Order: sequence, then structure tokens, then C-alpha cells
Amino acid sequence: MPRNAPSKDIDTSNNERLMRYLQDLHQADHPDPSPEHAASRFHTGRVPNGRQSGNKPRLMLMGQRRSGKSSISGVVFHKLPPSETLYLETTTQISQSSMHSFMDFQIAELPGHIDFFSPDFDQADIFGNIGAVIWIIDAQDQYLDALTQLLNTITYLAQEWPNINVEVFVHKVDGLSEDFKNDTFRDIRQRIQDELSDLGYDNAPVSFHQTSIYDHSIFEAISKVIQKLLPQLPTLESLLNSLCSSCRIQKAYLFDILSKIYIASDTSPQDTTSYEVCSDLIDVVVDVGEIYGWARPPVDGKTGDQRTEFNNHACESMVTMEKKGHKYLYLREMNSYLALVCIMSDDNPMERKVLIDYNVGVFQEALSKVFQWK
Ligand SMILES: Nc1nc2c(ncn2[C@@H]2O[C@H](COP(=O)(O)OP(=O)(O)OP(=O)(O)O)[C@@H](O)[C@H]2O)c(=O)[nH]1
Repeated sequence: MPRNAPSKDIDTSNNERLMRYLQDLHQADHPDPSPEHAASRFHTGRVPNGRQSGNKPRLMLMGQRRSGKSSISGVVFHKLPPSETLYLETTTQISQSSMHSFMDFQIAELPGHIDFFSPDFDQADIFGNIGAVIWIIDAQDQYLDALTQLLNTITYLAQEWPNINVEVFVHKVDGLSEDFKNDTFRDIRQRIQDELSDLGYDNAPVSFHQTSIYDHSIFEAISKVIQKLLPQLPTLESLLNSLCSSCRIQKAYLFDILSKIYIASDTSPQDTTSYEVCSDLIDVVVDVGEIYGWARPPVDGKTGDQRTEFNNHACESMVTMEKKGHKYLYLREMNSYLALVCIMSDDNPMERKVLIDYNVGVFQEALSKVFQWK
């Protein structure tokens, strides 16, 4: 039997559901927001389709001096080892960099000492194309001044650029005890929310994350920031939900391989450990792939595309997480930029491997329609 052919055991009702999604995908570029997305106060869906578009998801890093802006940009988008951030020099002017991957991200950094309210700066130039402002607060330092600056920024953005999401990173939490970390986070969030409420900005699109460059938290937080800017997110979540129920998958993530940012996951509750373990599997597969890998067919399919119907040339891996083998990780490359990583808790998913491969093949085809790669 061909590797991806459906077996007789396939759960046909779930399969039909996944197929129906495929048929409805002409709506994928303008997904109908679900009620919770429609009611969301966050601004979603303003970044056009991936690489085809000249537009890029643009993030602006802001915060006081030495809060960690360049470190975050270096570690997440430029693969800088966290220990080397100790030697970063102070940023003196507005800087901008891009990361070329599945989506071409643009990251700008506004140095802490720059007063962007001053008439010397063109605010339209600074904030005109920004999707999200990431405000970084050093949780190991005194933060009252930072909170005042943050409040001024939020109120300014709410008035002048109401479409920009504000993402507050309570940063450097690695140096704090668990209790102190949670207290600090709660204190910062409460102060900001109270002030905003007093000023009449209860619905300002502000969210809070605890981050550190020394663990996965910074990647997880940036993933959430970027997901809010993806117009395809509701479609991707529905597809992943459907895949999970078809194949009894516990948790599924769609990762950007280069940055290890996940651009979507199914909507079941998640814990940080699931993200960490899936993200680590990508590292392992990338390392092994560098030794034993082969040149991938081009994504645009123009030349030398050798893919078969379900892209049989894709890299894939299935490993067990425990000695007893009750938990499995499954990774499959979707194209040169994206990988699907799933956690399965089952006695023996190898028995259902054909079903999983088939459904993942259908998911992959749906993805190619959502992002219009051939
Ligand atoms: N413990 C800890 N230190 C961090 C973290 N992130 C950054 N740092 C350290 O914080 C210091 C300042 O980091 P930078 O990235 O240079 O800060 P910045 O905001 O860009 O600073 P300016 O360019 O001066 O505005 C460096 O020594 C980093 O190693 C973190 O998550 N945890």
C-alpha cells in the first residue's frame, strides 16, 4: 500500500469533515471570524498572505534602556545565543531588521531614551505600518517609571493608532523566585489595568506575558503576538482541531521551522511543556537533517518540483517520549518553512500511522490553499 493511502480503518466521518474544510477554503483568505474572534478587542487579520505579499508583519520593540529589546530581537529572530546578549551595545537610534522565513517579519527597535512625542520625530513614520508594539519591562529592576512611560504610550496609541496591539512583556523573570515572579506580574498588570480603567481606556488592546530569553517563554510570547496578526488564524485553528479529532492527537502545533515561532495550534488547552517539547523536537530534527538531509523542492513549484500528491519527499519523524512509550511526538515538514508537530498519547500510534499520514496529507493540501503555495 502506498505510504499515504487511507487504510480501511479510517474514521470516515472525521475525514469527511476535513475534506469539507478543503472544499470551503475559497473563504480562507477572508476567514469568517468566530463569535469570540469577532468580539475580541485585539486586532487580528491585518497581515496579508505570507511570502507572496510585499507587506510584512511589523513589530516594534519599546521599553527603557537595558530592558532587553536588542536581546529579544537577537535571540528570537537572529539565532543569537542568550549568553552573548551580555555583550550587546546600547542601541542609539531607531533600528530595523528583517527575518526571511515563511513570513518576512520586520522588527524595529525604538531606543529607550528617544522621546517619540517630540516634534523632531515623524510619528506616522514610526507607527504607520506597525501591527504590534511590544513593550518590555525589566522585572528585575524598579519598574514604576517604566509603567508611567508605558501608560503614556498606550493612551497615545489608543488615540492615534487604535489598530496597534500593545503587548507588555514582563521580562527577565528567570532571575526571580516563582512567588516573586507571579507577584510582580500581577502587580504590573493590575496597576496598568486600573490606570487604564480610570482614564476610560478599559478596552485598549493590551495583553501581558512573562518572558525570559533563557527559556522558551520568549518564543511562546512572540508566537502569540504574531498569531494575532495572521488573517488565516481562525482557518488554521479549525483545520488543526479537525486533524486532532480525526487522528486522536492531543495537541498540534504549526511551527515556523527557522524561528521556532508557532503560527497556530489547535484550540485545546495547552501547557508550556507541550510547546517546549515540540520546539525541542524541531531542533533535533533540524540537526539530524543537516547531516542526513537533502535539498528540498522549491516552494513555488516552478522548477524541479518532485513532489507527489501528498509530498512524499517531506521530512518526518515519530519518536516516543517515555520509556513505556505511551506518549509520542510526530513531526512532518509541510514545506521548507513550516512543520506540523503533534503530541499523541496512545498505546501504539504506529498502528494508526497510515491514518495519521493520510490526514496530515489532507491538512497539508489545505495549508497550500490557505497560503496559496503550489
Ligand atoms: N537575566 C536576564 N537578562 C537579560 C534577559 N534579556 C536581556 N538580558 C540582559 O539585559 C541586558 C540588556 O539587554 P539589551 O538587549 O542590550 O537591552 P536594550 O533594551 O536593547 O538596551 P538599550 O540598547 O540600551 O536600550 C543584557 O546584559 C542582557 O544580557 C533575560 O531574559 N534575562
